[in-house]
Amino acid sequence: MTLSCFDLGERMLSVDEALSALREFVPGPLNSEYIPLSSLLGRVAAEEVASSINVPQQTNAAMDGIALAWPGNDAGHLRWKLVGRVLAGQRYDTAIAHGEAVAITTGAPMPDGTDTVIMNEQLTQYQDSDGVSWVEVARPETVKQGQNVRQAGEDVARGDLALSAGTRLKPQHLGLLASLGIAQVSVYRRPRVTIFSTGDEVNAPGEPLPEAGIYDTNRFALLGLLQRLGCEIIDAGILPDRREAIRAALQTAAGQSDAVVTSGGVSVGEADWIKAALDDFGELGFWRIALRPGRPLAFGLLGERRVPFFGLPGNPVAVVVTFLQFVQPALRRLEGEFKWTPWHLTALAESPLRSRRGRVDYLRGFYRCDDRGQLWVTTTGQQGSGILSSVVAANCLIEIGEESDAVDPGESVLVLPFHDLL
Ligand SMILES: Nc1nc2c(c(=O)[nH]1)N[C@H]1C(S)=C(S)[C@@H](COP(=O)(O)OP(=O)(O)OC[C@H]3O[C@@H](n4cnc5c(N)ncnc54)[C@H](O)[C@@H]3O)O[C@H]1N2
Ligand code: MOO
Repeated sequence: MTLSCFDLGERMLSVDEALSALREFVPGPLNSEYIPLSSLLGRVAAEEVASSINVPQQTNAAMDGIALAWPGNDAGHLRWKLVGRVLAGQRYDTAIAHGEAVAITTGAPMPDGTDTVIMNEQLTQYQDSDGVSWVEVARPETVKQGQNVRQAGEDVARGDLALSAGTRLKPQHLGLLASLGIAQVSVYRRPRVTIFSTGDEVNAPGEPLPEAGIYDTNRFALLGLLQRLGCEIIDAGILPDRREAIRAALQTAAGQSDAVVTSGGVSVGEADWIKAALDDFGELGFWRIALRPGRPLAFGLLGERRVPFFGLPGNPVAVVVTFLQFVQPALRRLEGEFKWTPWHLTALAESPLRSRRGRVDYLRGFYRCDDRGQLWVTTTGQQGSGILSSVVAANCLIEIGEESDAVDPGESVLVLPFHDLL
């Protein structure tokens, strides 16, 4: 079923209703493309990758020392005849007999007939009068058969799944893919997101500030959040509070983007044009959610391509909170990261927390671990939705559910760590 404005109208939604409406409006993902390994960081895999080789390819030495079959010699007579050496990158072709050993370096394949490596620090080497080299083990009682050997395929075996579709690639994934010899992977296309700020009072940083002006905070916070999510960004700047200008900007943005994110102009003030412009060139999905901050969030679909549009409220903290809670999951779906869920912890409140029944409150918090391993959380100063320094001082949001109006010190609360975006 496709939802439309007529289903949700202007009824205030709960946080859960808004999230489930967004799952229908923005199911994702975008199409996919092959990208070389060196440019894959942060991209989301569109295919699963199975290994066509064993990693490591050969059973090999984990230490510099000697390779031999343990014990391989008569008890009490712990010396071995040194018959050759093998370095990493080489292969020792002759099988090693009982009582013989081969000098070996870390990473060199184990010669046939050997199963154990004893490191150089535990060996003494000497030549007898016939010029034959021997090695003796300093503390034979510490040696275990099979020690210091890495088995073929012990990291990734041939046929093993090395990467599943929907995984956002971190440095360790790039290393693992390289170890399999894979040079490119199919990943979902990066969403192209247009952003702009609205408001006659809003001025670009670097310009002089008029007496009743403010600097454009939101566009730069959004830039950072979108960059962290790996989006391509079209920065459309600051628009005046004029319905026609905003309508034209939405129309242009819808033609060249996969999503549009704006801030300001969504409440009920005289100059709040976003919803009106949306009526002209799109369809309102929903408006207003029972949460704080961020209540007037507007969501819609633009033009015939039904491009997702997020009209975030103007207050800077509301921008950050609504981005994290609503824009982020939708964009992650467009990027193909369909297994993503927000990271939740529980912590005990260090101070009383105030909220209101019937809406979800997101307070800016700082959580810490005490010396017994218990998490505690406290708020970071004033909680007004214009106090961006409360976000700077925070390392998490504290979520107080709609069923609760206060949390006493020592009570358990839900904490959403700022993890990878903030
Ligand atoms: N009568 C009502 N008034 C307000 C309501 C309401 O329900 N009824 N809701 C309040 C809430 S909650 C919020 S949040 C704001 C959101 O309003 P808008 O989205 O229309 O935002 P503006 O009015 O344009 O601006 C609000 C505030 O944020 C400042 N702002 C705007 N853009 C930026 C920017 N790019 N960088 C920094 N700061 C920005 C703006 O100057 C205002 O101070 O409405 C409440 N009012
Ligand atoms: O919900 Mo508004 O975001 O607080 O000021």
